[in-house]
Amino acid sequence: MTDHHTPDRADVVVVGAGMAGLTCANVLLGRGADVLVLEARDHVGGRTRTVEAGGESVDLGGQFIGPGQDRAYALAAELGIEVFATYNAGDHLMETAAGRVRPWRGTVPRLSVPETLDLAQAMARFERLARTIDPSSPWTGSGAAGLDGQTLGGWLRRTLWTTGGRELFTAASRLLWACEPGELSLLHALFYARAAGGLRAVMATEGGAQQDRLDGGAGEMARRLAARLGDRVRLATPVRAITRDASHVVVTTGSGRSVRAGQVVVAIPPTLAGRIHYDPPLPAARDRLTQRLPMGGAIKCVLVYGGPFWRAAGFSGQALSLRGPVDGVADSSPRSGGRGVLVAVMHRPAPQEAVLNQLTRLFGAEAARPLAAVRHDWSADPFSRGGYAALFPPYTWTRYGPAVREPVGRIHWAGSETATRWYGYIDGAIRSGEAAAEAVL
Ligand SMILES: Cc1cc2nc3c(=O)[nH]c(=O)nc-3n(C[C@H](O)[C@H](O)[C@H](O)COP(=O)(O)OP(=O)(O)OC[C@H]3O[C@@H](n4cnc5c(N)ncnc54)[C@H](O)[C@@H]3O)c2cc1C
Repeated sequence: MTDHHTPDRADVVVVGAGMAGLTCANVLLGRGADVLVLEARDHVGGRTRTVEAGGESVDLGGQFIGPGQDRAYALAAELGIEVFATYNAGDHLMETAAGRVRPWRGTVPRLSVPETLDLAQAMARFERLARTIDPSSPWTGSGAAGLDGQTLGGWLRRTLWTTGGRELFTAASRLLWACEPGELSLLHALFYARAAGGLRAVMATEGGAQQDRLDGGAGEMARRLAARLGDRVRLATPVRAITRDASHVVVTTGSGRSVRAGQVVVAIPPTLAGRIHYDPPLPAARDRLTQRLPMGGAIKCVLVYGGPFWRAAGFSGQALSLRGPVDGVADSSPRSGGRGVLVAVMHRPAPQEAVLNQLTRLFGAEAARPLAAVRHDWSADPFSRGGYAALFPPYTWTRYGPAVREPVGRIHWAGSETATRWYGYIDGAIRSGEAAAEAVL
């Protein structure tokens, strides 16, 4: 249902029908609250988005879940969505900066002995530092200021002494955060890994964050959650302004309609939350925080083929590239077999021809001829403005960290960026929605 029918009162208004907002609204509904979800787009799911291409359901946004993401698995089970393993057999491929393609297996590509040792010592140091971070308050801790005053890129330059080791860590960083490592605070990178249980947990397929997929696509979770809420979800209803006083909030939509509520949960990326007009204005710390949180630059290209031809050639479909433009590739074929689907991710725009050329370098000539191709540049999407998630540059966690979750009067913040476990993931979004509902009740 759209803005036209929006009621003018609710106990709680939830801004945004992504996984965080929908989870929050469902918990509130279950506890008897009169809840209303206002969603800017004409569909639910936010950064999870399943569309049809070449006769298959394909994910343009979040899609993988893995061990430790207990809330995502629990929600999938509750909603009757089956989980299946990401295809992980055969050789993965690594493309060097010079364009040479090498096979590898496991979590980390094979390098020369000095490069392998170098990478191992850097990863061990990273993991050690990450263990010093408290994911519920990364700004605390004696070393936090020093870690937050440098970029991940600077740390990589100082910590790795081989070109190969440094290039590989850099390529993995681009794939993990959809940005250059120089754009990120080291503290943020450490926090991110810590909130997920470690660097290996975020990098790995088997035993890591890419282990499993959701049958029918990740968008199915949002669709089923929204179905439970019925007409309590209003689509095509962007929130433009939030006014508050001691007893209530008034949430105003793009068409000028107003909803009066006891509380509001803003479940959208922080940079977009900063574009809403607040009266009275938000505290300085909250505004300075939202001024500083750009989103990653994720662009996803999904290629649908007659079948997963790479499997027969002994390849897993997974690739990491030091050359680009595609940073990483994964097999995203449907559980049912039949079609083969590759998903390619990059952090900077590149023409489709360059993407197909790269896939051809990796997997051979058949890769140049998909039956269907779709791509989504999340930065060009006005209701995400990037992905996978917000990136904390230096001096942001330690100066403004508490403002990421601290409510402002009757305004509460939710969304994957407020999660203390699995920040930036579907699971983190679900956890944040649950936490916001508890705070409101
Ligand atoms: C390309 C890509 C790949 C990813 N891969 C994975 C993965 O494999 N596994 C994983 O766990 N995570 C992945 N993620 C991250 C994951 O998808 C997100 O962390 C999660 O979906 C965020 O959910 P959310 O509810 O916090 O925010 P969002 O999904 O961003 O939801 C916010 C909602 O608010 C709406 N909105 C925005 N502004 C307004 C407004 N003013 N008024 C009303 N509504 C508004 C938006 O339209 C949106 O629906 C990926 C993300 C991307 C982009």
